[in-house]
Amino acid sequence: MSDPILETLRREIDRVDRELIACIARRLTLSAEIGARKQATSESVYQPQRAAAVQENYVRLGTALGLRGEFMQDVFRAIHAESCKIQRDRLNRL
Ligand SMILES: O=C(O)C(=O)C[C@]1(C(=O)O)C=C[C@@H](O)C=C1
Repeated sequence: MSDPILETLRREIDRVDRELIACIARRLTLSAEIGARKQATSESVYQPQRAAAVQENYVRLGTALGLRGEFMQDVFRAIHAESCKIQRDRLNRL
């Protein structure tokens, strides 16, 4: 027998996931644009200071909402790795 409350919660999760994925895609599009700027100015893809500052933001904003700092670091690492890959792939296509 299906549980209507469970079904409602799952639909809500699917809706939130769509938003989350759209936000990730938007962020990676911005990263590709940054990659193009770096290419024009011969800057490195990996920017340790900026990456550390962004990671701190993830942990600060996440923990303020009750999320674990370690989880936020994992999320940042995954997104940052893809962001750097997109910028490097672009360079390698040239
Ligand atoms: O700010 C930049 O320079 C970016 O390219 C963005 C970004 C990120 O995705 O957060 C990616 C690579 C850098 O190491 C730092 C940050």
